[in-house]
Amino acid sequence: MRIGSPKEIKNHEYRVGLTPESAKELVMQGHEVWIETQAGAGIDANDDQYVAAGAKIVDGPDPIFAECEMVVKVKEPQSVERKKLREGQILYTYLHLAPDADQTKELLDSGVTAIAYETVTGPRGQLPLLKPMSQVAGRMSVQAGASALEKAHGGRGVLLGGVPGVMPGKVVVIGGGVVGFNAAQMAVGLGADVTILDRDPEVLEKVGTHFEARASTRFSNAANLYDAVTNADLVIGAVLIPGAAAPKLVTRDTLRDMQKGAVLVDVAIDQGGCFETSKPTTHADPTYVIDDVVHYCVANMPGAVARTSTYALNNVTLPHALRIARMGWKDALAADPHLAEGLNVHRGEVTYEAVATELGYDYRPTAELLR
Ligand SMILES: NC(=O)C1=CN([C@@H]2O[C@H](COP(=O)(O)OP(=O)(O)OC[C@H]3O[C@@H](n4cnc5c(N)ncnc54)[C@H](O)[C@@H]3O)[C@@H](O)[C@H]2O)C=CC1
Ligand SMILES: CC(=O)C(=O)O
Ligand SMILES: [Mg+2]
Repeated sequence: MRIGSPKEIKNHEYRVGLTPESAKELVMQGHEVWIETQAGAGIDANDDQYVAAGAKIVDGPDPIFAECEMVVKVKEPQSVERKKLREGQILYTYLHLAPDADQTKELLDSGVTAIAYETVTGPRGQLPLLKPMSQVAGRMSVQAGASALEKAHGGRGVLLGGVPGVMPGKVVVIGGGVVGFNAAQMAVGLGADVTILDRDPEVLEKVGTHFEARASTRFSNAANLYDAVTNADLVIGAVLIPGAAAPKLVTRDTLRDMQKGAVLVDVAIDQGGCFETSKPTTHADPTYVIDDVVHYCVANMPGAVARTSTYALNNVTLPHALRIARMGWKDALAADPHLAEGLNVHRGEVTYEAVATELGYDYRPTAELLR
């Protein structure tokens, strides 16, 4: 199969779909790999490294979109990229379609077969292709929040760890999954006063057992959320209902009752965000203020630490890429029901139920396509 990776074009996105090492694995299995010139610049992988791996360097994204059977990316295709996608082509990348009606429509119009990293499952129901980026974003969320809490950045002027004789900052993490767990680890490490809310008793048990007295757990209901959020210095939004738009757990009314200069880091923004007042921001301009509350809502947080993130991502995406390249998408999905969960759009039909429900499309089960 001919597989290509263009240079990512989302704001301050420095990751790349295929590392030189991944390109080499594909080439060693007899595939052709095309890489846009400078695609690896953000991770310090130059064109010569890709050539040494057996890949071909092409000028600009057009040859890749025009001639590759599978396009391997990181972020959802941007508008100019979507216009280049073709019927019969495989797109393998993060998509986050539920909160993105425009992208969904254009993917449907293109006829592409789109496999979303974030809905591929693992044997115990987890999301292994989302996990490494959630680890990164969870850890970053505390750094981002700590910085936003500084007065010069609009925050309350609170040092999360406090100092001897002065109380630490209060960090509230909504959602104790991968993002939430990693955020809590960082916040606990800094010495903050940490509370994690989730509605899944097993998650609360796991998190509680791990952190013991170093963090508190609370069941996520409206009353507990209100109490925790309105007393917090930093709130981290880390909920997920796979493939679906994030539930709006912190309303505009609650926001008004928060402390002046408190900070919200809405990591769940890629699924639309879990605060009513969240809207996506970029690394170039990451924060805005509503009701004296600083909002940080960057939808591609891991792009800022592109080297760590690209290698972590390739570790989990490459095995499926190799299988799709070897078997073709249909046989690869038929052989692996977890990979089949990744199919979101195929030849003009929505094949992921939560996306169809959210955006009002007919749902075409993937199993019907694989018969
Ligand atoms: N902004 C960015 O750059 C990035 C964003 N993300 C996003 O972060 C979000 C979280 O991802 P993961 O931690 O991997 O998901 P996860 O599935 O590991 O954890 C989500 C948790 O939310 C909990 N939850 C669901 N509804 C809840 C509610 N009403 N109240 C409290 N908890 C609730 C679930 O029980 C689960 O424990 C996703 O939207 C993901 O796409 C991930 C990486 C980067
Ligand atoms: C998961 C995601 O949205 C990201 O890594 O950018
Ligand atoms: Mg206020």
